[in-house]
Amino acid sequence: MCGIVGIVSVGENSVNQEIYDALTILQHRGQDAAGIVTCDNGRFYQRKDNGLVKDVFRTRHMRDLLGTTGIGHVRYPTAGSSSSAEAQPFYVNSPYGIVMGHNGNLTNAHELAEEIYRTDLRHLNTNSDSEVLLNIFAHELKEQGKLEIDSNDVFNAIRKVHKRVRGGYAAVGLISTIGVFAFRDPFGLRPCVVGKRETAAGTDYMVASESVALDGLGFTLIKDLAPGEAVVITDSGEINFEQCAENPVSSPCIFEYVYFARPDSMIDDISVYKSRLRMGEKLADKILRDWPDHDIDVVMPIPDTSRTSAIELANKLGRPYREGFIKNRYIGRTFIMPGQQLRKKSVRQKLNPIDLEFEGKNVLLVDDSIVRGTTSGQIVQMAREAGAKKVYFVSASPAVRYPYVYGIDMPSPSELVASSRTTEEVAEIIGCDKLIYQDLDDLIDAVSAGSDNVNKFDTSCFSGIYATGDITPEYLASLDASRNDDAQSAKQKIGQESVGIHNGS
Ligand SMILES: O=P(O)(O)OC[C@H]1O[C@H](OP(=O)(O)OP(=O)(O)O)[C@H](O)[C@@H]1O
Ligand SMILES: NC(=O)CC[C@H](N)C(=O)O
Ligand SMILES: [Mg+2]
Repeated sequence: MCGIVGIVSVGENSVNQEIYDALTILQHRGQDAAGIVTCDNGRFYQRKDNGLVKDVFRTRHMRDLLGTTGIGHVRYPTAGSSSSAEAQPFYVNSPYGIVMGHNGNLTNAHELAEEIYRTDLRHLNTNSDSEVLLNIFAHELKEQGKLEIDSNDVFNAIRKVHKRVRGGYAAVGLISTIGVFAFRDPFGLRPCVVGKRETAAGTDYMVASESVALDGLGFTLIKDLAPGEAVVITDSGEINFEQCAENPVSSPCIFEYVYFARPDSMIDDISVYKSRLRMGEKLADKILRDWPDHDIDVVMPIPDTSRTSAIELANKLGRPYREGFIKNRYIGRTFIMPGQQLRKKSVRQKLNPIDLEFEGKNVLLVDDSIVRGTTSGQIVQMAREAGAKKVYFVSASPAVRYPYVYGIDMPSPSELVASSRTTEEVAEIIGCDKLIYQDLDDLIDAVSAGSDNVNKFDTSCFSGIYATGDITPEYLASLDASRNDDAQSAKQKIGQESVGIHNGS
C-alpha cells in the first residue's frame, strides 16, 4: 500500500523539502523504497532507492532536486520484486517526458505488458505493474497526436487508461510541459486527496494518498478524487478536475480504515479515527451480547494500530484500558516488511510486555486484524510468559480468509492463518483461550456510519467478493504462485531482480 504525493508551488520555493516531509508523513504506507522527482525548466531531477525516506535522501540528493513542481513515492511492493530498480517514480522520455508514482496493483499487468511490447512498441525494463501503468498512460497521451498538450489531452489519455487497465490504482504524475496530474481507479479502491494552500504568490496545490500529509504541510483539503476522477494542476497553478471513467462505482478498500491509513486521516470524508472507535464499540457490543458473563479483567491494545479501537472497547465494556505492551518506536510496521522471517523476528523486537499488567489477570488483547497470525501468535505467548491467567483475543476486523489483489501483499491463501480454518482452529494456532472476530456487517457499519454517501466497500479479503468483479480463480492461482513467500525468496536467491538503469548513489 504505497504512498503518493505531488506538489505544485506557484512561488519561488522549491518543493523538494516539502515532498520529503510529506513522504515521511506517509511512511506507514511503504517502508521498502522511496523516491522523489522534481521538474525545473522542463528538466527532471530524480532520487530513488530502497530504504526509508530518512535513509534514501542525503543532503546532496536534496540539493539536486530542483524545481517548484514534483512528485514522491514510498513503496511497499505488491508486484515485481523489491529491487531498487522498481523504486518509484518511474520515468519515460516519450511523449514530453513523464514520471509517475502508483499506489495499488494492476490485475491485468501481464496482458498489458505483452500489449505494450507488441502493439504499443514500448519497452519495459522491470516486472513492476507501475511501469506498465505509466507506459499505458504515455502511449495513450502520445495517441492524442499533439506537439503541445493541455489538461483535456491528459484527461483523454486517462479515459483510455481506465478502459485498458484493471485493478486498484491511485497515481500521481508529472509531465514536463504541463505540471502535476493524478487519477483514481473507477472503483476508488485506493485513496487520493487534493488540497490547497494560499500564499502571497498565489495558490499552491498538493495531491496525496492521505489527508494527514496535507495537514502536516499546511494545506487544506479541497476534496477526495472521486472514483474514476482525475486532476491536472499546471505549473502556473491552474487546476482542473474531470470524471474520466464511464461507469464509476464507489467501492473503497475497507482495509484502509482497518489498518493501512493513519487514524488522523480522512478518507472519502470518513474519519479513520472515528471508524476505529466505532469498530471498538461494535466489538464491545458483540462481547456483551454473546458472552455476557465474561471474566475479562483488563483490555490491552497491540500497538500501534489497534489502540483506537481498544480504547473504545474498554470504555464500553467498563474494564480498565492498559498499555501492557510497549512498542520500540524505532521499528516500523511488521506486516509490510518483506519476508516472513523478518516479520517474525521484528514482533519481539518491536513489542515488550510490562509484566505487572499481566500477572494473575484475564487479559483481553485487541488487534485490528489477524492476517498471517505472525503478531498474534507471539503476543499471546508473551502475555502468558508475563503471567496472564487467561489470554483472550479480539480482532477489530473479520477473519482474513482470501487473498488481496488491489495493492496489499497477501497473495497466498496458504499464508493466511484463517483461510479454511474455523475461529476455534485459529484460536488454537495462536494459542489464546478465546478468539472473537468482528462481524463483517458490523465492520461495514462502523466505517459507513461516517458518511451519507459511501456505504459500499471492497471487503474482498474478508468476503472473497472482489469489487471489480473480474478476478478469476486462474488469476488468484497465478498471483499465489508468483508472489508467495517461497517464490519471492527463490527469486532473490537466483538474482532474478532487475538491475536499475536509473540512478547513481
Ligand atoms: O497477523 P499478522 O500477519 O501479524 O498481521 C496483522 C498485524 O500486523 C499489523 O501490525 P504492524 O506491526 O504491521 O503495524 P502497527 O504497528 O501499525 O500495528 C496489524 O496491525 C496487526 O497487528
Ligand atoms: N503497495 C503498492 O501500492 C504497490 C504499488 C506497485 N504495485 C508496486 O509494487 O510497486
Ligand atoms: Mg499491529
